[in-house]
Amino acid sequence: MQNEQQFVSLLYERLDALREQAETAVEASIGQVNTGRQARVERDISVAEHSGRVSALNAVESGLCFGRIDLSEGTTHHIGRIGMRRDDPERTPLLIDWRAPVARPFYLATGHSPMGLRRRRHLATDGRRVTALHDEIMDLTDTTRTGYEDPDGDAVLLSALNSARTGRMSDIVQTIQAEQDRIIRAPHRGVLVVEGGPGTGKTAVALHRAAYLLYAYREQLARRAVLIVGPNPAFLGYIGEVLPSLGETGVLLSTVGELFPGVRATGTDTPEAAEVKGRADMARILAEELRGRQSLPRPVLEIAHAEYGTLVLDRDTVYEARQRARDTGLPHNQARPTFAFRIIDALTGQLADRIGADPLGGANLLDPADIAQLGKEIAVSREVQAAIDSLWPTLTPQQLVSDFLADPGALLGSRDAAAVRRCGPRTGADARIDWTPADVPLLDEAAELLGEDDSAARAAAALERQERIAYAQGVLELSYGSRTQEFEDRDDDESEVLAAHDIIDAERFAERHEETDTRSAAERAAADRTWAFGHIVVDEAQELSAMAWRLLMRRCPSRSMTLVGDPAQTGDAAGCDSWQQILEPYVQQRWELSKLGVNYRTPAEIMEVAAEVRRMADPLFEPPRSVRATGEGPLVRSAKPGDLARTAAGLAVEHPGEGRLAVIAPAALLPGLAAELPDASWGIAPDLTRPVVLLNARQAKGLEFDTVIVVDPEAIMDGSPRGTNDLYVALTRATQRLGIVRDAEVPSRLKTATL
Ligand SMILES: Nc1ncnc2c1ncn2[C@@H]1O[C@H](COP(=O)(O)OP(=O)(O)OP(=O)(O)O)[C@@H](O)[C@H]1O
Repeated sequence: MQNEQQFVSLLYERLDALREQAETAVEASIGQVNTGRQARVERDISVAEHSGRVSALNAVESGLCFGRIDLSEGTTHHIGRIGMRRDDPERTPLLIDWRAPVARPFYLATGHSPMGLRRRRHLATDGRRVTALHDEIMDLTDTTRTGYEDPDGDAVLLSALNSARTGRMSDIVQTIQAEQDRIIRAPHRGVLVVEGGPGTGKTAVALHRAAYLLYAYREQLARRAVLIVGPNPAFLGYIGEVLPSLGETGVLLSTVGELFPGVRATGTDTPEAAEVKGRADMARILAEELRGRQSLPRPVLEIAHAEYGTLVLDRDTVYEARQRARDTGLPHNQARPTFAFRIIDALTGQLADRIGADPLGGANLLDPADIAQLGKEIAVSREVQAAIDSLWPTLTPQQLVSDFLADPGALLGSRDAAAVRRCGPRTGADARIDWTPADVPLLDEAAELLGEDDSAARAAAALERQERIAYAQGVLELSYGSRTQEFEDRDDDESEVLAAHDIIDAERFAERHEETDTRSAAERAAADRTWAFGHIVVDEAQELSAMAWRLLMRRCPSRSMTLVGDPAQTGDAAGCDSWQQILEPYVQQRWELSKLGVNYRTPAEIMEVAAEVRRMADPLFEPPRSVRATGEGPLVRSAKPGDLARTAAGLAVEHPGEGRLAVIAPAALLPGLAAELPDASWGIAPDLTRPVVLLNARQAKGLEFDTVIVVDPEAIMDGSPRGTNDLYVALTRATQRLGIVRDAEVPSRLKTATL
């Protein structure tokens, strides 16, 4: 133990030294007094990089080193959250990053297949102090003993599983199991689906996989960023500390509802509305809505031109212009200039015919220059622009979607239209719209259909770039001029002095002087709807609608994705039942499935009750095998309907236990429960770190607590079309104890949980 303590102390000394270096570098960068724009940008980048390093080093402070492997050939490696080297000329490795190939036997070796190991050691630490060692002998012929042998090899895992919860997920880097390790380190190309029952570590595995990929493919992924998608902000808060504790901070955590920059989806939909909005067919319907906005006059459109009197646009002319614009295949807003050009052309012709007509019946009296001048006047005329706008309006995604939701009757059946119809303001500059998460994929779809008419912006950018190149050309010419003077007495070809003009052309020189964006890739990605992520991890993937998948697939053209979920827990009516159905449109059959089969969270006794619920929907259902049993079955109380909240609150107070407690109840009971348990946290984004939290079953998805009290299971089951799944989720959230408060007046459908 003493030796390990010495070594661990040495590791922390090194960590302190590295941190000090990084802090000094931050200060040095901040202290640089620069006047040039480029120099300032470089300084900001340097500050951001070094500060990132300081936070990464701070984040790995706890449990820096947690393992050691002794190889049969005599070498020993310590395994930790990050890799560190000694400060010697050879830069000798001191601590091996858990993600390095050398560390792999720590997770995979067994007595059966020792992978060259003699011994595996787990180190338990408290702060910087080593508190316990657990050794496993891998080479059964080795008779040396350390006195720290752990006979069953599971002590570290079980102590992690039994520890009190904090309301924040912790990493599992010390105890990753072999089946999980294979998924974490699977190659990053293509779509990998990880399926497993509750508590099988899907979320933990997905997060560790993100950390692994960032380590193994750092170059590619740091530039393109990794996106982790979770079901709601509270869940993202719950998992938010895992990656930093693994030294990874440059990852974007988001719900689908947050992926349309500029829109905050604060509204809520009814389950019916969310289901309709999530259907794949909505893509076609929005395209249809948009085509409806590219209208034809009935039968003619008269334009009252201030100077030239009435101009007339007939249906055929507009039809032809519309066809031309549609034939470009460009998104609506980008095709608009084509449409406008045709209309202006037609009106110019009409006007030229009128004012240039020879009263004697001869050829038109206007020459081409006159006609061009007329065309310009027509193009800038407010009346003409208004007419073009009425026929082919420039639209924002927000306008298109809110107009559709205000009046969906033409494109949806009456029941679906009633579900999604939004009363209240239509679009307009000051219309405040309460967007919902299910609207966001619609907005994204609309943005694709509309495109941005960026022709003006592009022209300005091209002009600016041209100017920069011209400037750079000037600089290079100056440099060339000075060269001839400096080296005129020498044979230039043999000169070894390189001047700017030898190594760079004007265009590249100009690029180097473009303003560099100092934001991290994750920050830039968050602000950019068209960002292509290097890898996307989707948790609770079974909940996403077909429209949400369209959005996510657009964000990941490389299709490098890890999707984790459990179809048996699908709660959302818009959610999908089958991975093939989700993935077929994007990758056909080219995706891989990995399954996790051991439940690390829920004790066997609780899992038995939960499995019974699942079997109501699927009689052949087999739950994941629980790794632990507590000897304690669920505690069941019956109460009159009016007393459910009070009874549940009584049970909660009776069973404060250690760690965290959640009461999971139908939404209608939550206010009553909150009145009984005033210290509990509840609402849209409850604070999960509080000792008692009140949730509905949907909110509980993905979370876990030491003690869970499920109130009125029958009502949860009957509360939605996928209510059985919701109850299954609720029952599988406990790591230690489960209480059930049931309605005494309703016959129980749960045999194992009947008094
Ligand atoms: N190898 C492991 N070592 C220690 N703890 C683990 C391990 N694997 C999983 N766990 C723990 O088990 C619990 C459940 O893990 P996780 O939340 O990732 O499961 P899940 O499959 O996502 O569950 P659900 O589908 O119910 O949301 C977590 O507390 C997690 O830390």
